[in-house]
Amino acid sequence: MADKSKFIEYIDDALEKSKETALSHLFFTYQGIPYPVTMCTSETFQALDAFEARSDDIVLASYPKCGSNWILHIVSELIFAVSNKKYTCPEFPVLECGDAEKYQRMKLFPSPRILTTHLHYDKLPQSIFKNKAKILVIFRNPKDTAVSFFHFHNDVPDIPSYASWDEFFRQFIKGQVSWGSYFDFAINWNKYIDDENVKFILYEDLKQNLVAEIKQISEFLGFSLTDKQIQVISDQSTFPAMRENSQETHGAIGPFLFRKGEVGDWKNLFNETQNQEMDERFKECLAGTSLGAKLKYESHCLD
Ligand SMILES: Nc1ncnc2c1ncn2[C@@H]1O[C@H](COP(=O)(O)OS(=O)(=O)O)[C@@H](OP(=O)(O)O)[C@H]1O
Repeated sequence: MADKSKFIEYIDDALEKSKETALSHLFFTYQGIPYPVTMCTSETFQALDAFEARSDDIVLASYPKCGSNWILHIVSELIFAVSNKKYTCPEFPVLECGDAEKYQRMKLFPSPRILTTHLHYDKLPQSIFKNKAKILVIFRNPKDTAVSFFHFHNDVPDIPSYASWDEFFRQFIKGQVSWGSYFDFAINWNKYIDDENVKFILYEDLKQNLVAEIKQISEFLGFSLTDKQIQVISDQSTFPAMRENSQETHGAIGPFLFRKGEVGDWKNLFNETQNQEMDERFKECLAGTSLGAKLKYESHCLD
């Protein structure tokens, strides 16, 4: 993770606020999307509109729990490999989280800046597109995403828990969870899958062939690395390696954030009705789309 102390400081603060926040008071809606009051404010969203992106910013866009901390680590290591300078970001890395003054402070940060975000495409500041920043979009199959999201809520002691998996599943399907609907997020981003400055990455592909995927990310970002350098980054980016360092990199939340790191964990929670409901929703929203094909739903989400 970029700047450890800032990340840990911010998370500790959010957890402290979470302790006093019941689930029924966790969300506020901004422009139709629910966000956690412990991490987002409408003042920050308003300030974000005027955020000035740079052409060499690297945007990491993902729905929650699709692997943003994984990609952030990989891209930080790629920058280190090409520049010999450790990538540091003296702010919490999620663009839309933090105080409204953070964008003023970010003007002083050296390039390249990594901007992680869970925002839907149409909620991003326009300067990202105008200035042609490169965007990596990370996706994960919806069943494992939902399961990871549920565990995060219910395993981290200070984060409001759901009464049950069934209750969380109902809210997830309705899009009544932090950052809104997975499917709306996916439908929106799918429209831009072929854009020149956009590259989609799949969690499951990273799991299957980390070296090849890191190589592709590196090429997309215009970096030139040797096979040995790519191999070193891959070795440092495996789930066991990242989980082992998670307390140091992410503080108390580390072991919850790096929970299991597997494809197919949904099989432990989904019942038959939930499987049917998710399969139906996938069909309605993504079947026949480029992203739908890329997600390999049949391989990853059907028994
Ligand atoms: N290196 C590596 N390999 C495999 N899987 C990994 C890795 N790093 C993070 N993860 C898994 O990604 C899930 C967390 O996603 P995010 O980082 O996007 O979470 S968050 O939205 O920022 O809170 C979470 O998934 P689950 O384990 O299924 O809960 C993490 O374990």
